[in-house]
Amino acid sequence: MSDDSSQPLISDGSKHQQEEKIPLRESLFRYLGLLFICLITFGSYYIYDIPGAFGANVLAPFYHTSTINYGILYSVYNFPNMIIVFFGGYFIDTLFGLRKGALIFCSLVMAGQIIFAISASTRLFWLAVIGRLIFGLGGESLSVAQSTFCASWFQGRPDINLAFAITLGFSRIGSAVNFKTTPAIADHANIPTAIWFGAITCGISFVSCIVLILLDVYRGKKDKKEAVTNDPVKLTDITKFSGSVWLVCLAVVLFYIPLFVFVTNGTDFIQAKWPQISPSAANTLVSIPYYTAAPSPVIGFIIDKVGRNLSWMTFASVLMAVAHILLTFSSLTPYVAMIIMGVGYACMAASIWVTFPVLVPNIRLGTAYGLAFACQNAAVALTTLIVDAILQKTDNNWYYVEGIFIGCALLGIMVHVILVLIDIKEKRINVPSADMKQKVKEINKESKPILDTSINQ
Ligand SMILES: NCCCC[C@H](N)C(=O)NCC(=O)O
Repeated sequence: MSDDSSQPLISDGSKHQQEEKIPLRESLFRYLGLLFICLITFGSYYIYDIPGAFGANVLAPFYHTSTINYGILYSVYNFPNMIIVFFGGYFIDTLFGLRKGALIFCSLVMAGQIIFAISASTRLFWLAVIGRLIFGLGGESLSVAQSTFCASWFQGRPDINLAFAITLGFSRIGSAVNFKTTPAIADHANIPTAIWFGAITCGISFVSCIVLILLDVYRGKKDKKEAVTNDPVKLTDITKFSGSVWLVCLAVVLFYIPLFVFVTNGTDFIQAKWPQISPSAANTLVSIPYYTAAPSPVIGFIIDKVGRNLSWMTFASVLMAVAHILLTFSSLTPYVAMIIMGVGYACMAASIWVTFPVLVPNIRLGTAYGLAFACQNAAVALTTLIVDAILQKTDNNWYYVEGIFIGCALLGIMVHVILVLIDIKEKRINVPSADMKQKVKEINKESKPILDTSINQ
């Protein structure tokens, strides 16, 4: 990617880099692009937890099926994504290119939700499963495309952390809003209408994707300096990823298990431990981390100024461990633990995804994000199964399940400590932001010939 024109640093290789002033028009253009980068996943984040917003006790009888079958609506999303999302990233880097890839994934998300909505209108559960499966074929890969767009548009700029944090904060608003609007629409109208509303949010994302592609064509022309040839990306490239990339993937897994798996099952846990809390308040409680992701841009802005992403990631895993320890062993109101978890999520979301452009060259970004999301989906899917099995076998003894979450969070802290030790030598992801940006430039120079994203679309 040759978007050096947007690089604000004068690269003299020394510590005393100065920041160039970025023209206002240039920034406005980047933030216009960011608005559409945010919007392309709004629909997919909104619809992901539509089954969760109803709950098994409402949706299973609606489809005349059992509450165990209800879980299939999630597993058909996560299980295939152990593999598919990795290939999604790989195809972005090779076959489709970023723009075509984003459009294909966005279409799959919308088609999946339309089929899910038709299934609600006809009350056919097998059709709902097919709809969720098709959504899964595009949903995660679309997030890979979004991260790659964000990295392409903001690479080398001093506000890249902010951009990533805005993207995630915005998407998570979609998740949180769903928990409120879906039951409300179902109450005022009916269940199919609430699911069709999800299809409308996907339509908005689809139109936004088309606008983003047009803007990206313009950006490609604007940023391009010279046509450069690219060495083809091979699947075996992942073997060339450094140890730090694999450790960051492990950190993703260990952080997102106690987040995603807890949020999916947390309502039952809250009600088991605090029976006085109503089902709707328990629903609100578990979605607190998604609400607190909204201010993550503020944290992203601060990280842009101070850098040291790894320290923020470590802090986030500590908060995750503290939150689960409080939920398990204290009788303190669960609001405290859920807010701590939310602050941890906001810090992690604003810091971890930005480390990839420093660790892998642009030509392999899609593959790297695909790898991280594939590991995350595999871990979430497997842990969900394990959690369900433990709860069934132990007659809902949440201590065992919480043991898994606390264990993951503590292991996550250890992984971060190892990363910190490695980074003392490598000085890549725990350094001031100006130094990180310098490293991004270096890694892309080293990996020549460099792919210009504007060519491979
Ligand atoms: N199903 C919701 C989309 C998840 C996308 C991706 N796997 C992810 O985890 N992104 C980061 C995040 O914090 O949502």
